[in-house]
This record gives sequence, C-alpha cells and structure tokens, in this order.
Amino acid sequence: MATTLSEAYRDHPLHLHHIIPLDFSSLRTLPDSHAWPQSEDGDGDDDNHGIGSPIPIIDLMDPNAMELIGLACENWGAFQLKNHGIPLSVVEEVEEEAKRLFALPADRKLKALRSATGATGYGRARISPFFPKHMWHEGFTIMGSPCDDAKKIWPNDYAPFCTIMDNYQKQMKALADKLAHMIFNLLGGISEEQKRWINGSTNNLCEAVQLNFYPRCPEPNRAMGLAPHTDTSLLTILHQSQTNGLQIFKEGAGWVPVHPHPSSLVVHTGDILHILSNSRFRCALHRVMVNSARERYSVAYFYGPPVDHVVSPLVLDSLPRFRSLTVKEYIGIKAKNLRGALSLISMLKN
Ligand SMILES: O=C(O)CCC(=O)C(=O)O
Ligand SMILES: [Fe+2]
Repeated sequence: MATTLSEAYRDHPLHLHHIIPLDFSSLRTLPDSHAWPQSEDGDGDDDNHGIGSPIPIIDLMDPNAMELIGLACENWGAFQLKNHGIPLSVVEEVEEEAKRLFALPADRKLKALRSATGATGYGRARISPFFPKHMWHEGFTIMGSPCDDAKKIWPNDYAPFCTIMDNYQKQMKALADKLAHMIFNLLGGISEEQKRWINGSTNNLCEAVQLNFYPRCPEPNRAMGLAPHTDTSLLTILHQSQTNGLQIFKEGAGWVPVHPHPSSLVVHTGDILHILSNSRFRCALHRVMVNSARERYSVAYFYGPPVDHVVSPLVLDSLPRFRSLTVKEYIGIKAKNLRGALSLISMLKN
C-alpha cells in the first residue's frame, strides 16, 4: 500500500504545547509568548515595503502564460494568477466556511485539535517548534476528506463544510494539474510517471488544504502572523481575503507585500519544484504580518507528487545540486530542520 501524506507526518510527532493555539478572543494585550523581537527590516508596516516592482500578475488565458510563469518562478518563486477559471463563488464559499469555523468558541474548535502524531484538524502552524515565539495565528488542516474532523466540531451539521471543502480541493487540483503541465513542459517535458500522478490516476497525490486565521492583534508591530518559511509542496495555490499581510522575500528588495487582488490567486513554488528544477525555480520564502484593524483569512492548497515518488533534479545542464530522495524522506528532513532542509540534501560542496 502506498503511503499517504498524513502517514508521512505520523513519524514526526509534536508536543501539545506546539499544537494548541491561544484563545485570542479573550486577549486585549500581546502576551510575552507572542512578542517577537523587532528586526531591522521594518516588520509589520506594509507601507514601508514594496519599493520596486510587485510580484507579477499573470493571465492564464495569455498565449504566453507558460513563458511568463517560467520567468516568475525563476525571479520570484511566486506570482498572482488571474483568469484561472475557478469561479469566484467557490472561493467565497470556502472563505465563509473558514470564517464560520474560526468564529467558534475555543472549546468547540479544540474538539478537533490535531493530535501529537496527526496531520489534520485544528491547531497552530506546523512550523511552530522552530521559533522561540508563538504566532498570531490559528489553522485547520485538511488532507483528503475533512468529515472526521468536521464531525467533532459540528456533530449534526458537518455536511456543508465537507461538501464545500471537497469541491474546493477538486477545483484546485484541476488548476494545479494545469500549472504542473506547464511547469514540467518548461523543464523539458513530462515523463509517463509524472503524467500518472498529474492526471490523477494515482490517488495518493500529496494534497492538503490549510485554512488560516490571523485575528486582529493589539500590537501588530511586535507580533508575527506566520513566520518565514518555504512550502514543502511542488506548488501552492493561495486564496487570501482582502486584508494585506502576506510578504515574499526577494533578494535585493527585502520583504515585498503581496496585495490581495479580488479575483486572483497567489501561486508559490515550493521546495519540491526547487529540487526538480535544480534550483532554476526559486522557492519563495514568505511570511504573514498581522494588523490591529482587520482580521485576515487565507486558504492554501498544497500540491505535490505522491509520498513514495522519488524526487531528483530533472534539468541537468549543470551538475545535480540535490541528491535523489522520496517525498516522504524530504518531509522527514524538513520536519527536523525546516530552513536547513534544502542544504542538507545539497550535493554542492561548500
Ligand atoms: O496566509 C497566507 O497568506 C500564507 C499562508 C501560508 O503561507 C501557508 O499556509 O503555508
Ligand atoms: Fe506557506
């Protein structure tokens, strides 16, 4: 039997301290546990950033979309995508469900708390253990059907949540398949094995949906919504509510805000694509800042090859920069090292 994504996380348990979020609804001041040291790069205030160009906005209907995506992946590791074919209503209803979930009292949400060895349900960001301070964030992770977790929260009324999340995953998968086709073509063509998982004939594809909630924060300049990280995925498709906060790090420009555009989705390239492209495509380091006026929601769809799939650089106009390994092995290395994971599999001598 092929390993699933949830099983891949089972070997990397977290302490409950890193899973249970704070009850933000009762807080009027920033607790020390959530106060981050101020850094020199002007944390928090979006107006101080973005001098220079914003991340590219690409129209999927543009005849040159594939080339534009290639350039954006090389230069940024991210882009905004418009005319992507996902109806606005599908995105709006998923955001409404996220709002309905996170608005519940803490004790209801805690009924679906992620277990120490689990990968799905309600909890802090998975990257929490790597940072000395906690993030101003609550999350809910879905892998496959969300029904088991949703039933714990809404024992009699879980169906609408499940239907909406299932539909969202289906729509996102179709879009991610389309983008993956383009990206593999940019990397020299699609192999038969890639075709099998991209076209969905294997059902153990790495897929997950992450609902994120960043409550209003009394001292946003000292808090962190989501700390800097890259996604482990091949690519991530992100919907953000109409509240600023997402920033991408660009060499030479610093933290660049990714302002929400009503009908666009943000696409990030993840570590797996960075490895497959032999570093040609960046994996975007990103973080989320919070604010005192508005809460923020986002829905991330993570997409990648099956957990047992062997990943190694496909483009070899130079020496391979990374050793071959399975997705599962990479998840394990990242679970222990986060930012150091790529350098641990690097073949380049320092
Ligand atoms: O909330 C956001 O805009 C980003 C979320 C994110 O980076 C993630 O879930 O990995
Ligand atoms: Fe992310």
